[in-house]
Amino acid sequence: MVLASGSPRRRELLTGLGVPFTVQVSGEPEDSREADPARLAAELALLKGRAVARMAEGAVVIAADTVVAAGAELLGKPESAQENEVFLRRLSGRTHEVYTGVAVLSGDAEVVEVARTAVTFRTLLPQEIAYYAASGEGLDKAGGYGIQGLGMALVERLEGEYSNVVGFPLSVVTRLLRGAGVPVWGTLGAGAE
Ligand SMILES: Cc1cn([C@H]2C[C@H](O)[C@@H](COP(=O)(O)OP(=O)(O)OP(=O)(O)O)O2)c(=O)[nH]c1=O
Repeated sequence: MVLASGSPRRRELLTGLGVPFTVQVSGEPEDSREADPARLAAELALLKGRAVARMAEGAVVIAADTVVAAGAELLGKPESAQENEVFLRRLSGRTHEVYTGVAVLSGDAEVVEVARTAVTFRTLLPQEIAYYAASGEGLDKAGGYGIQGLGMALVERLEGEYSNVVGFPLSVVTRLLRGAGVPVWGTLGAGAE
């Protein structure tokens, strides 16, 4: 079993499922012209998975990609504290969507699914925006915040799965891995689906 992701959050969550795995990252940049956020998350997860599956013959490979959409705008990883502030002003007092595509590849079989969570931020004071951006926590994260860290103080409401916002929707991960014959929590979960 191979995790095709350099994300420490994904590593931690997969470890919690009791699945032995190694990490392999292709290093190839993924590229897509897809504008629809759900389809983009699915496509990028599949591209990451395929790149690693080529190097890890025979293994089950899991990959994921998280896309944050504020209306028609896609918010990637901010490149500076200033850009992080722009993102936070865009998210303040509004609801945005987080999509994570999960791809599982096993031999010739490829399955991909997307989870969606709607996240509502409370209205942030300019000082709060400056403080959070200066913390640096949001810099390596899509949307410019980490709900698992200090970023949880920005959030007022969630609709959907929490682990999806962190980048690894565990309900989808569990179902797809079991479908590929990987025992999650020591079981294939017969009769549970
Ligand atoms: C919104 C949000 C995103 N994120 C993270 C999840 C993902 O790691 C990251 C989105 O970037 P991704 O491109 O999905 O993943 P990655 O670059 O971290 O890792 P890899 O491509 O090797 O799989 O943002 C959080 O950790 N918390 C949050 O609240």
